[in-house]
Amino acid sequence: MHPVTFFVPSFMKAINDNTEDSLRSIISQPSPGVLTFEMLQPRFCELLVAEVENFEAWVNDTKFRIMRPNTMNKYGAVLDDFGLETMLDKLMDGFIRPISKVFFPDVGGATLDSHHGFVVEYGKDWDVDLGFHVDDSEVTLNVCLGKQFSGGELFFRGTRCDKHVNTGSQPEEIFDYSHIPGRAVLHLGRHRHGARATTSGHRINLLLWCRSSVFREMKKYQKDFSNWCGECSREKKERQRASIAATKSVILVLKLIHFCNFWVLVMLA
Ligand SMILES: O=C(O)CCC(=O)C(=O)O
Ligand SMILES: [Fe+2]
Repeated sequence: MHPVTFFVPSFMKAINDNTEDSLRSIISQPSPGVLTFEMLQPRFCELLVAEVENFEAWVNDTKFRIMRPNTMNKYGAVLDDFGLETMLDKLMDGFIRPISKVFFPDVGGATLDSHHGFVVEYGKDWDVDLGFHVDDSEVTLNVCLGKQFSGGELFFRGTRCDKHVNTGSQPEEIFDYSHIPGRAVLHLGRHRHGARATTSGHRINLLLWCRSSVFREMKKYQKDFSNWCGECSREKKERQRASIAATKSVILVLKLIHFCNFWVLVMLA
């Protein structure tokens, strides 16, 4: 792990300063819960792509069968499997957890302690697109490594808990992001998303699914409401609105009864 050769100076400085303000100064949030920032040096992206290509060539030559990154992608490789596990651990510990601690505290952002790291590849000879899904992660880092491509936008549709994963999205949850080489996207694993077709060229992205065993354990004992789920929050607001409306009606009826009683007494007097 050589931070200075891996990361762009603005990212290095924000992490070294390690204050909420320094992190906020380099991160944009074009849609709630979707963070983006300049991260990797072009030279590092090239080296990582070359390493993946070497590995794939070796796999082809030796007729080895390798694990694909996940159940959805047929192309790409698991980086942990060819010597990059320690480097990715350091990436998560030293560079992703400081950010997720500030921006994603409700899903164990401060306690990320394991990862699944892989690259995905899209284009005419690779995967074309990626269906709508949630990741098996608390926080996902997705960085475009290149090469040249068009299309391949990420589409987001709001964060949901297990119970609400198939519910509709609100207009404000709909967001499309166009990948830029070297630029990172950080989002919750439960933020529903997919990738549109890469219509030309070759797109390679680095994915780090970061997990928190503490959060996973705590989730087992959690009641039915998740404050990070868009639909839970909407239902909670709706319940509060209905309860306020019901209280108001009761008060109105009581006032009316009081008013009638008053006039009955006046007329009897
Ligand atoms: O292709 C992309 O940029 C998205 C990949 C992704 O969502 C995943 O591998 O979980
Ligand atoms: Fe994903």
